[in-house]
Formats: sequence, C-alpha cells, structure tokens
Amino acid sequence: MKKVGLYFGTFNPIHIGHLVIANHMVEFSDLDEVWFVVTPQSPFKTKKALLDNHHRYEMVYEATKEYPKLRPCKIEFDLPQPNYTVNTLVHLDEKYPSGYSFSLIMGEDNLKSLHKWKNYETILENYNIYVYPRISEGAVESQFTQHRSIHHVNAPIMEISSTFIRKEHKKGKNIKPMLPPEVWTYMDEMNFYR
Ligand SMILES: Nc1ncnc2c1ncn2[C@@H]1O[C@H](COP(=O)(O)OP(=O)(O)OP(=O)(O)O)[C@@H](O)[C@H]1O
Ligand SMILES: O=C(O)c1ccc[n+]([C@@H]2O[C@H](COP(=O)([O-])O)[C@@H](O)[C@H]2O)c1
Repeated sequence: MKKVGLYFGTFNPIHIGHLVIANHMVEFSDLDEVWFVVTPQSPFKTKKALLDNHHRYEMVYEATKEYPKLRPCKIEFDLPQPNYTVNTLVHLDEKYPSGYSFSLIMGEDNLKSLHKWKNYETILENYNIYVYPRISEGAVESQFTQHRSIHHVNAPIMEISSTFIRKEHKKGKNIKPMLPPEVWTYMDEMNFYR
C-alpha cells in the first residue's frame, strides 16, 4: 500500500516554501509520496491574477521532476469548480481503488479554518491530516486539538508566499532565490506576472 500525502494549492507559482514542506513530509513522516494537487479554483480565493491551470501545473512539474517522491497531480482540472477537497478525495478513491492510501497535508493556518470546509467531518472520518507549523493568527478549534486523524509534523517554517513573489516580481525586484531554478526560468521566459 503506497501512502500518498496530498498537498492542495493554487501554486501560482509553486515556490521553495511548498517544496521544502513537501520534501520534509516525505522524508520525515510515514508518507511514501507527496502529490501536489493543482487546484483550478480554491473555494476561499478569487481568480485574480491566477495563471492558467496548465501553466501552474507545468511549473509544479518542473519543480518536482528531480524528486521521485514528489509528483504533480491534475485530477481537479476536470472536476466542478470551485474545487471542494471532499469531492476530489472521493474522485481519487474511485480512480485508485487499490494500492493507494490518501492523506491530506496542510499548514496550521488551514487547520484553523478547517471547520469552514465542505463536509470537513467526512474528511476527518476517512482521512488522516498531516499538519505542519505555520505562523498565523487565531486558534485551532478545540475539536481538532486532540483529533485521532490529525498528526503534527515538525517541518521548518518558511514564510514565503506566492502573492509576495508575484507582487515584487512585477515591481522588478529579484525574487529568484524563492523559486526552484526551473520555475524561475519558465516564469521568466513566459513573461508571467509582469
Ligand atoms: N511558505 C509556506 N510555507 C508553508 N505552507 C505554505 C507556504 N505558502 C503557502 N503555503 C500553503 O501551501 C498550500 C498551497 O499554497 P497556495 O499556492 O494555495 O498558497 P500561497 O502560496 O499562500 O499563495 P497565494 O499567496 O497566491 O495565496 C496552502 O495550503 C498554503 O497555505
Ligand atoms: O473543500 C473546501 O471546502 C476547501 C476550502 C478551502 C480550501 N480548500 C483546499 O485547500 C487548498 C489551500 O487553500 P488556500 O486557500 O490556503 O490556498 C485549496 O487549494 C483547496 O484545495 C478546500
């Protein structure tokens, strides 16, 4: 049975914060692989400045191609939008009926809003969630603090965001060290976020 951690995000673009977390999860938890699930439309986000799905996927592909345990995943491209994670999980279980066991990966910031996710109780009943630390406001709801499906992994804190990268790149600042080199090259050649 292959244990797969699903790391959902818009990845607009993927940056080294994402990559460090995913690699840490795969090296220091019982997960065998991490799949970056590129989300066309996150339920809590607007589509502003959102690159086409295929470009975001391509950047995830470029960022992960030298890491055999990290993989890009486009399963949500053909699912209804906005993309509710619970629907995607059902779809993945149908597509991979045996040999795979899926879990979620999320930052502590997302755990703080998990009670607003569609059918979050169903998610917790059926899937484990691996949580990494993240600096953020607010508190984790008490229902989640001792939950049997929630596992904390002490990954490094990397406070980089795609929003910052897009904004500062547009202003002409050098944001190259925050991106995997292949992503920087692709983004630069394609003139993204200018
Ligand atoms: N530096 C980081 N360290 C750890 N987790 C992160 C980091 N940046 C984003 N994440 C988390 O990774 C997941 C995927 O990231 P996503 O691309 O959706 O967000 P983002 O990088 O914050 O983008 P944006 O700034 O465009 O909102 C989200 O759950 C997000 O909270
Ligand atoms: O299913 C939901 O209700 C739901 C609500 C908010 C976010 N999500 C998922 O969590 C991912 C990260 O969310 P965000 O807003 O931090 O980018 C996003 O890409 C979605 O796949 C899912």
